[in-house]
Amino acid sequence: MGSQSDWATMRHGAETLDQLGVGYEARVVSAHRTPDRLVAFAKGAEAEGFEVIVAGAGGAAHLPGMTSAFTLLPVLGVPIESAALSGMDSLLSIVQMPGGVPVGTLAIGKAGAINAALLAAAILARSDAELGERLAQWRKRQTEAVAAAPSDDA
Ligand SMILES: Nc1c(C(=O)O)ncn1[C@@H]1O[C@H](COP(=O)(O)O)[C@@H](O)[C@H]1O
Repeated sequence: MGSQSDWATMRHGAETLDQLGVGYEARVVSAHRTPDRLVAFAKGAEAEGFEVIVAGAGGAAHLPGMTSAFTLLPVLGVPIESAALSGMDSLLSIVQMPGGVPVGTLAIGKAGAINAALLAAAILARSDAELGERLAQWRKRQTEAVAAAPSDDA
């Protein structure tokens, strides 16, 4: 993620990965404030053993696109909900990549962080049948948790 301040959003993705038993590292890397760290991370991520990168950033969110520019790993972008423009700035910065350098862009904010984790798990599950089963069970639990009728107390 681009800043410590993004962790309040991105931690929801981390918690989802925890629930699925998917290993990850959470790091702060900024294309703007720590450009050398970004280049070193993105260029070295595949050799380090990473298989998917989830990049969350807000405002002028160049992190996901610049990360993708330096790696062939799948990069999933999470637009952080910015205070000034409610995340529309983040979304448009991330989603409108030029053809040839892909970023899979998720929804703004918490839902995007959770879905990035689920999508990363789905990608990894293509070559990990046990993870696929855990993902199926996660979805089943979610379905079972949805009540058939609304409650006044919920
Ligand atoms: N968009 C980026 C990048 C980047 O794209 O590299 N680096 C930091 N940021 C964003 O700046 C916002 C404000 O950061 P601060 O709260 O630290 O001022 C964060 O949402 C971060 O993702």
